[in-house]
Parts: sequence; C-alpha cells; structure tokens
Amino acid sequence: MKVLVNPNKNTWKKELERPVQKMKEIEKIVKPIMRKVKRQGDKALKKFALEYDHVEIDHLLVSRDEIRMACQEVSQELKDALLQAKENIEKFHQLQETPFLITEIMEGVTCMRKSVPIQKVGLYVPGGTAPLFSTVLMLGIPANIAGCEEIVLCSPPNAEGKIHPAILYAADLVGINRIVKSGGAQAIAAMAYGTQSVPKVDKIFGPGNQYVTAAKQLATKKGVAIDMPAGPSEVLVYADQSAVPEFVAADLLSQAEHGVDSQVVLVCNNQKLCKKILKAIEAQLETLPRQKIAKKALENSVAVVMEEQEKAIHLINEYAPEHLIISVENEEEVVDSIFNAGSVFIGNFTPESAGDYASGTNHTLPTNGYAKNYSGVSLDSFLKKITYQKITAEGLKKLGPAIEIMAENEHLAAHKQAVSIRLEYISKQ
Ligand SMILES: NC(=O)c1ccc[n+]([C@@H]2O[C@H](COP(=O)([O-])OP(=O)(O)OC[C@H]3O[C@@H](n4cnc5c(N)ncnc54)[C@H](O)[C@@H]3O)[C@@H](O)[C@H]2O)c1
Ligand SMILES: N[C@H](CO)Cc1c[nH]c[nH+]1
Ligand SMILES: [Zn+2]
Repeated sequence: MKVLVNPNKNTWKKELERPVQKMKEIEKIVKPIMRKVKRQGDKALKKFALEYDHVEIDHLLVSRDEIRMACQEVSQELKDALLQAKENIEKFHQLQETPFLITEIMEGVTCMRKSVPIQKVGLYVPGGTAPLFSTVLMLGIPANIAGCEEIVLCSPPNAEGKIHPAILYAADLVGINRIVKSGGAQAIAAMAYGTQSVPKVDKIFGPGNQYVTAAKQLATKKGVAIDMPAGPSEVLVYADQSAVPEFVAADLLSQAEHGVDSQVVLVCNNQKLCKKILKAIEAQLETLPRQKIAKKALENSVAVVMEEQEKAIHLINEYAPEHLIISVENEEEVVDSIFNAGSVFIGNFTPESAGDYASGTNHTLPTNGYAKNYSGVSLDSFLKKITYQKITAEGLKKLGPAIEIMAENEHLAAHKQAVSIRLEYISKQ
C-alpha cells in the first residue's frame, strides 16, 4: 500500500484513481457479447457459459428439484443467520415505505402521489469469485416489499454447472423461483433483451464485476433502467488515535478480498497510527485464504496521512467512497460533514461487514465515485411514483386565469384554449 504524507490535492487525486479498466476497453468486449445474446438468445447464453464459466449448461433455468436439494445442503447455522439478516433487512426496508400523498393544494384543486411497483425486475447476483448469496436478500427483499410482479434472478454457474446452494436457498427464502444459470454481460443482455428462458425486464439491479457494470450501463441505452453502477467493492477508513489499528486493518482487508480490482483507502491523522495499521494488515493478511486477491487489491490501494481534518474531509467527499468507516473522536462532526458516500459505518464497533450482511441497510451501493450522484439500492429503487390531480369547476375558476396567462406568454395558444373553453362552459351553467 502506497503511503502519502500530507499530499496536495493533485497528488492524492492521481494516486486515488480507481483501478478499473478504461470503460472503452471493457465495452469492446461487452458489446459483441450483448449483440450475440440479442440475436441468438439462450443459445448464446450457453455458449458464453462455456467460454467464461468453463461449463456446459443443458438447462438454463434452475428446476424446483435443484432448489429442494440446495435447501437440504445449506447448514442450519447458515439458515439461522440468513433468517436474522432477512428480518433486519426487511425491517429497515419496510420503514422506507412512504404514505399515499393527497392534499388540497387550493380550494377545488387536489394533488395526489402514489408509489407503484416496477412490474418486471431482473436481479443479478455475483458468483464469479465468491457466491454472494447475501445479495439475494439485498435485492429480493425490497423487490417483494415493493410488490414487483415478475422477478428473475441471474447468477453465474459454478464449475459443476450449478448455482451455489446458499444462493438458491436465499432465493427460495424470499420467494424468487425464476433463476437462471447465467452470469456476466450475457446475463445482463438476456434481461435487457429477453431470451427464450429470460423475460425482458423493465429494470436491472445488482452488483458485479466490470463486465457486468459496463453491460448494465449499455443496457440503459436500450430503454432498460438500472439501479446504479455498482462495480468492484471499495472502502475508505478515516481513523485517528481513538481507532483500534487491528480493527481498521481488518476492515480494509474485508473489502480488499473481494477482487483484484477492489480498492481500499486509509486516511488517518498521524504517521504513527498509519504505521501500526499497515503492520496489522501484514499480520492479518497471512491468515487469509484469499490473501492473493487481497494482496493484488492492496497494490491499487493508498494510505494517506492527513493531519488537518478539514483536508481529510475534503478528500473523502471528493473520492466519494462506496463504504466509509469513521473511527475518530469527534465522529458526529465528521458524519455531518460527509456528502458523498454510499453507506457510512460509525465508531469502533461497526465493521463494514455488518452492512454487507445483516445490520439491515442495503449493500448494493454506488462505486467508482458514483456516490456523488447515486444512492444505494433501497425500497424506492423498485418503485415509481405516479402523480394525479383532480380539479373541480370552482377550482378551475380560481386557477384557470394563471394557467391562461402562462400559456399565452409561452406562445402556446392551444394550452390556453384547453382552459378557456372550460371556463366559458362553466360560466354558461
Ligand atoms: N458495489 C456493490 O454494491 C457490490 C456488492 C457486491 C459485490 N460487488 C463486486 O462484485 C464483483 C463480483 O465479481 P465476480 O467476478 O466475482 O462475479 P460476477 O458474477 O460479477 O462476474 C462473473 C462473470 O464475469 C464474466 N467474465 C469473467 N471474466 C470475463 C472476461 N474476461 N470477459 C468477459 N466476461 C468475463 C463471466 O461471464 C462470469 O460469469 C466484485 O468486484 C465485488 O467487489 C460489488
Ligand atoms: N461488500 C460488498 C459490497 O460492495 C457486498 C458483500 C457481499 N458479501 C460480502 N460483501
Ligand atoms: Zn463485502
């Protein structure tokens, strides 16, 4: 991990560039995949499973029997943990429901707003380097609360041509039964265009690697909505002398182990603490099964010693991390000054893994600086809002003249006429 001491903005900006490949290069790979799926449907999905997942798939759809068997394979311990997580995620997402809005704006003019579910949604659950069954809960639970009518889930097959049993168990737990053994850009294309096995959806959700993220972004040009660009995981920890170096090291490693293209950033206020944290990382790394991946990710990562808090906060807001851990004495002050972050973890006893699995917040979050302009997945992501208005004759008499004048001044005579013709009618009654 590179260490920068009180760097100026130009230096840290350059060093903190995400290790993602240039979008253009990724698109060169992803576009032909998407075209092929559009033309050949299921046949292309099977071809790409062989090419990228190195496995032959006869039946793309997971059968009821496969789900039943998977449920038997999952340990009771994991089932209990998933239930605990489900309960918390459900609670937090149910609280996000907004009431039907109705108000008489002025006499005779009533405005309403109602939330309606997006009808057909596609959920992507990553499975390349690790089977992220927790993502099933993060997407399936809000989709259910919203009341989405059709839910399809895609995830890459493993070396045996199966989807990991815990993914299937979690899907069953949240009532999803259309599950497709397909991953990467091809799965996103299938949900965007529709194939024999995969229905075309209105909106695609879920995190994934750079191919998945690029495919989702390309799908938006084909009239499909997406939740957000949720690519390789990242975390920024802001620590001072009140932090426990071993905890900080563990948090940084927890996201470094996701993938070689993950990035973790440490910002702390003194060199002594920085050294202690780096030492703790070295020690903990040796014990990790995924140390090779984590080591590679650490090569993309940076430790910044920033003595002035104001400058540290400026850096954090500019970097806009997916996850931000705040381990400093004046945590409330720092929390209040953060505008750009996907999800924030406050204090020494709030590891980032809590949000990944079970605290209740959603772990599908914007990466690559997109926390500047996107929120993470929430109940709202699965809803649309329709507004309504109803005006009485009395209401139109009061409001009509303002509309007429505005229309006239925009030189839109037909707009004015739609009001005038009614006012004339009312005056003759
Ligand atoms: N931002 C978030 O909210 C969030 C949440 C969870 C996970 N993640 C991230 O999701 C990612 C999961 O990635 P993953 O790779 O493990 O699983 P994945 O399911 O996203 O990708 C696997 C698929 O990628 C495709 N692929 C692999 N190599 C390819 C190549 N060279 N060309 C074309 N396609 C190729 C294959 O089709 C394969 O099935 C990680 O980067 C993790 O950090 C992000
Ligand atoms: N940290 C990931 C979000 O960036 C989510 C996850 C799933 N499982 C473990 N972690
Ligand atoms: Zn994680």
